[in-house]
Amino acid sequence: MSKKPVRVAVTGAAGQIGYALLFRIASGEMLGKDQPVILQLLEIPDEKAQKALKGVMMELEDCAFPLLAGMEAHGDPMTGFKDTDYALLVGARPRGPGMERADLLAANAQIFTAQGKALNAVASRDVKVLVVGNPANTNAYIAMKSAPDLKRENFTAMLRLDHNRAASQIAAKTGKPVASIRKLAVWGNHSPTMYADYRFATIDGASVKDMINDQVWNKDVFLPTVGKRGAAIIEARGLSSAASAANAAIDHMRDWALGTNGEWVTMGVPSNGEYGIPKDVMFGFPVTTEGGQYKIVEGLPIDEFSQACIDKTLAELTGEQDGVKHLL
Ligand SMILES: NC(=O)c1ccc[n+]([C@@H]2O[C@H](COP(=O)([O-])OP(=O)(O)OC[C@H]3O[C@@H](n4cnc5c(N)ncnc54)[C@H](O)[C@@H]3O)[C@@H](O)[C@H]2O)c1
Ligand SMILES: O=C(O)C[C@H](O)C(=O)O
Repeated sequence: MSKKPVRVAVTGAAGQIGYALLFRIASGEMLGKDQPVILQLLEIPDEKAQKALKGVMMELEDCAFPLLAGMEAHGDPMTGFKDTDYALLVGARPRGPGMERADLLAANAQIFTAQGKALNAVASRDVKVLVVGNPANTNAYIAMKSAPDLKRENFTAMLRLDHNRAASQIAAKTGKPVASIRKLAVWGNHSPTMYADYRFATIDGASVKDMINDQVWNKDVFLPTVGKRGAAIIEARGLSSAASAANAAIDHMRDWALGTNGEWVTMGVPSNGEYGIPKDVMFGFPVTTEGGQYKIVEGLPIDEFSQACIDKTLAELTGEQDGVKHLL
C-alpha cells in the first residue's frame, strides 16, 4: 500500500538554493522513493518573488514527479507551515551594503522569530526543522526559542555542508574514496570558526590522522580550506553556494528521517551540556540517527588544540546569541 503523503515546507523557495532543492525533494531523494510529499512553498509576499515562485511550481508540475502529491504557494508562515512535518528554512536576509553583523542578526531575528512562532502555532507537533539561512546556527536558536510548545531537539542548523566539504578534502589528501570515510565530525558554528575534526576518522578501519600525519597541513591548509570554502565559492561564482548547499540539506534531512545505521554525521543541534557547551547553544556535533531521532556522540577525548578550536567557535556563537537575546 502506498504511504500517506507528508508535508514539507521550504522557505526562500524561489531562491537559488530552493531551485536546487525542490526538484530533489519531489523526486524522493530526501525522504525515500516510496514517500509522497506535499510541498508548502513560502516566499516573501512580494509580487516579483511570488511570480518567480509560480514559475518554479510550473517547472515542478512539468516534471510529473510521481511522488509529488500536491504543492502550495504561500506568503505567510502562518499558512505556509500548517501541519507541516518537515520545515527547511532557507530564506534569510542577506547582508546588504554597509550592513554590520549586528544589523544582519537583527533583520534575521525578526524573520526567524516570526517563523518560529508560526511553527509553534500551526506545524505538526513532531515537525523536524532545518535552518539553512545564515547565520544558520543563530537563526535556528531564534526559531527554537520562539517555539516553546515544540520539542527543542526538533530545531537544527545545517553543518552538513562543512562536513561534506571536510570529507572531500580528506578524500583528496588520502587518495581514498569519499564514501570510505567514517567518523568525521565538525564542531560549532557554520562559519569560518567551525572545527572540522578528523582525529577519530577512519578509512577501511585505519586512522585518517595517522594516514595524514601532518598537523601543519591540518592547521594551515585543511581547516582554512574548509572554513573559508563558502567565501571561495562566492569569489569564484559571484554567488554563494547553492547546489552543494541544497545537497547538504537533502543529506541532513534524509539521515535524520531515515537513519544513519550507526554512522556519524554532523548536525547543528541544541546542546544539553555535552562537551561543556552551554545548554541550548545550537552547536555542530557528531551525531548518529535512528528512528527519526539523533543522538550526540559522547565521551570523545578533546585534546588541547581541539579544545582551543571549540572554545573559539563557541565564543563566536555565544556572542551571536547574546546579540539577539533582547529581541527574543
Ligand atoms: N548553512 C549553509 O551551509 C548555507 C550554505 C549556503 C547558503 N546558505 C544561506 O542560505 C540562504 C539562502 O541562500 P540562496 O542562495 O538561496 O539565497 P537567494 O537570495 O537566492 O534566495 C533566498 C530567497 O529567500 C527569500 N526570502 C527572504 N526572506 C524570506 C522570508 N522571510 N520568508 C520566505 N522567503 C524569504 C528571498 O525572497 C529569496 O527568494 C542565505 O542566507 C545563504 O547565506 C547557507
Ligand atoms: O552564504 C555564505 O556566506 C556562504 C555559505 O554559508 C557557504 O558556506 O557556502
